[in-house]
Amino acid sequence: MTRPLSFQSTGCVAADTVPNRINLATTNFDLSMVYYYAAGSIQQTRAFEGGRLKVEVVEDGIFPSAANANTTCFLKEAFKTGCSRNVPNGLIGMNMFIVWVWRFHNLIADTLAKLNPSWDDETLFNTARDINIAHFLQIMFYEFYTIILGRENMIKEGIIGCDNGFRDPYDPKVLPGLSTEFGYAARWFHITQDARQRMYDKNNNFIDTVAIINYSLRSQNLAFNKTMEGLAHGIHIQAAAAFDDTVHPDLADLGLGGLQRSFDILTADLSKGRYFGFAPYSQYRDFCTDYTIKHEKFEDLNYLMRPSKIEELQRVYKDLVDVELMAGIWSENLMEGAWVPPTIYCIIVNQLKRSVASNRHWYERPNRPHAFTEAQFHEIRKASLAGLLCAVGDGISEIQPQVFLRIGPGNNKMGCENIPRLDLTAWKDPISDSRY
Ligand code: HEM
Repeated sequence: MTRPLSFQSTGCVAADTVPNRINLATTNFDLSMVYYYAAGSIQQTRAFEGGRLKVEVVEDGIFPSAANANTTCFLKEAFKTGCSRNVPNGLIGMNMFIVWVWRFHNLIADTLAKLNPSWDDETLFNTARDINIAHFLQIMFYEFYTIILGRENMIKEGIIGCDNGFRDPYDPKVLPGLSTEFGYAARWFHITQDARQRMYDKNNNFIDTVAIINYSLRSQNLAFNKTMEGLAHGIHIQAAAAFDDTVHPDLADLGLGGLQRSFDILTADLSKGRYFGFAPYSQYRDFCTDYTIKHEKFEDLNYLMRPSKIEELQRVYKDLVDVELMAGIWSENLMEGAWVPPTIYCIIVNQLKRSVASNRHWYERPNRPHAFTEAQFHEIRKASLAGLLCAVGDGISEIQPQVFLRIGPGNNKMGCENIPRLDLTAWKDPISDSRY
């Protein structure tokens, strides 16, 4: 079993206390996998020219530069070279997203440089970064999470606004922080992962089906043989696996294809809960119902799961108080109006509310330092994954407007010229023109 870095493992706190995790990503959702988290580290990935990030061109594709040991390890095989600096090298989906966001930064910086010739590298870099982060947050909160958690639910919880205007959710009394449960609970999505990924060329011709686990921790593979293009087309055509209680055998038997003889990710998902010392599942249920429902006996779960699931839990655990968090979540029905079980909903919502309220620089605030103007904010609201893929995706010239949903009536593919995109002229500085 892998062991996450904790205050105990680094010797800061006595080893016999409950592991308290150290999270290397920043507390806010600020693309720290691109802009990095440690003070000064971003300098190694900046080109210091035109506000750009360093890139490398491989077979006509643009990728985060691996020019030397001080940049990224993106095009270096982490396991063979031991390169572990600035590693945007994890699961395939994350690796691809990082490439797109990296490219998008440079696209924004180049456009801003044309609009504002007198802006220096520093201004271009910071403005491009601010736009890129806001664009990402708009996709994450208004496009992705609205599907997962339900748009109405998110409005009700105060996580998103109900119109396109500015809003100010900042509350200085809310402390920033990521709950260990938030990082943990997202493991539930392992059951939604189809481990066979189809690849298509840019004309939608089927190329191949690949075992997706073979691409984990191997970001360099994306750069060759048009892999990125094949996958970019595959992922917006192919559906996720069913959101049920089964998992693809590759995840349960192989885990990290080829890097270990075998690995059962789902067992790790369960046992990490023990390692972190999480409270019993029933206590999370008490918390999630605002202590209005008591969960003391197995029958108290009747409103959450099918009788057969309760029986399964009873076969393994003597008392309800013994049931572990992930085992309980796996057994729950999906919540009405959302695509997650109620306890996952509760943990994610709890985190998102905190993240939004504790962030003084939250992109929707009209009064944050260096806030967007109304015209600029209007452009940010146009952000979508479809727009991002049309801008920087590999060989993508047509796509469905809602990429997180399957192609079908109301969401058919259309030319990229019909997908709304950010118009960066809203960032044209009236005092910066080509005469200076
Ligand atoms: C083929 C696809 C995937 C593979 C091969 C994979 C593999 C893994 C592995 C090996 C771990 C570490 C397990 C451990 O040592 O305890 C892990 C953790 C995790 N995975 Fe996945 N995963 C996949 C898809 C996903 C998806 C789709 C999501 C969510 C959308 C996800 C979310 C997580 C989370 C949140 C963790 C815990 C991370 C942490 O504690 O730092 N994974 N995954």
